[in-house]
Amino acid sequence: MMHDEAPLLAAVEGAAFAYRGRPALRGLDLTLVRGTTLALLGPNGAGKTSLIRLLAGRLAPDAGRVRVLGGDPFADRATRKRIGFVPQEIALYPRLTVAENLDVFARLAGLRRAERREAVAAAVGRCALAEVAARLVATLSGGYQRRVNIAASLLSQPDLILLDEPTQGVDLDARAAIHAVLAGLRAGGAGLVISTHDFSEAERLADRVAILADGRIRLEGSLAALMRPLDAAPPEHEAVLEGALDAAAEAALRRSGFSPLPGDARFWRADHGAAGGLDGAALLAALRASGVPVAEIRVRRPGLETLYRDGLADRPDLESAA
Ligand SMILES: Nc1ncnc2c1ncn2[C@@H]1O[C@H](COP(=O)(O)OP(=O)(O)OP(=O)(O)O)[C@@H](O)[C@H]1O
Repeated sequence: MMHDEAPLLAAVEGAAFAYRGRPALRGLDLTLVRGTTLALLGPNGAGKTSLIRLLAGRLAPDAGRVRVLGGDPFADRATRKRIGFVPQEIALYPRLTVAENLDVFARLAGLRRAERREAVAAAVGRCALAEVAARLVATLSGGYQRRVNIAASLLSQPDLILLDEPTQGVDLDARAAIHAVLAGLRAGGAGLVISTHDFSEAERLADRVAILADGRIRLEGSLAALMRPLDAAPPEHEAVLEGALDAAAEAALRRSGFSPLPGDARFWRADHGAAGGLDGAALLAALRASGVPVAEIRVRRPGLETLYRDGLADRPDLESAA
């Protein structure tokens, strides 16, 4: 392989994968340039974890190919060493301290004693774990455990770090702390792939975004380019319903420019601009007067979530997966 297409960090070409005949990835193309962060979004079962496992070399594609820094992560140990993989579930030894855990992972990464000490100290520093380094993992909050899980992936100083839902189930403070760690890793020059269900997380961290559904990439691009058309768009109105709609109420909602969001019957969103000229309180009053059981009108800046909803809305067959 040509290493000297230098900035290319990872390439996925026509990758397909099925679990015992059930397709999870249906022919995916993706490239990642060094030093950039890619967010993977998509409903449950879209294939995010499977794609991350392919990039990590934990799975081999049934068709197509995966390259990281020119090597095959499934076949080459040396390539795998350049990849940090942070699984969705916490994979640590609860009865060992943070430092002991990291030492175990450094051993597994093949580091010698002197290198291990340095690598553990560096990982502790990058994940801001110094104050808990001597604590048993079992005694730490979920947010700290997630940071240790990340630190465990850093011991061989990977160029590519793959994180499967790194903030799942943590509170807002812990999420912010994890975001700071990830921003630091990016600033240090690593490429990051982060799967998430959290749109604001993707907007905050990512340079590029790929939206997956049903084993395919539905939308991919730089965050700036994807968001640009939304800059000029007026705020959106989202109606939150508190009861069932009869035909007359549904007609009134649609007349006001609202259409249903996929996946949850309580949420309706006004098409871009359609309700932008009205203020939320007036809209709420008007809808209620027409018999719509609306609890709340939210005014939102359109963002990635809008693109995501729009991207899936034209494929009702995908909504059941949302
Ligand atoms: N180990 C497995 N054995 C069999 N089928 C699997 C396995 N892992 C995933 N699948 C199936 O493959 C498809 C893709 O799953 P995957 O976990 O990659 O999606 P995901 O986007 O990561 O979902 P989530 O957001 O729920 O984590 C789904 O249909 C899932 O049920």
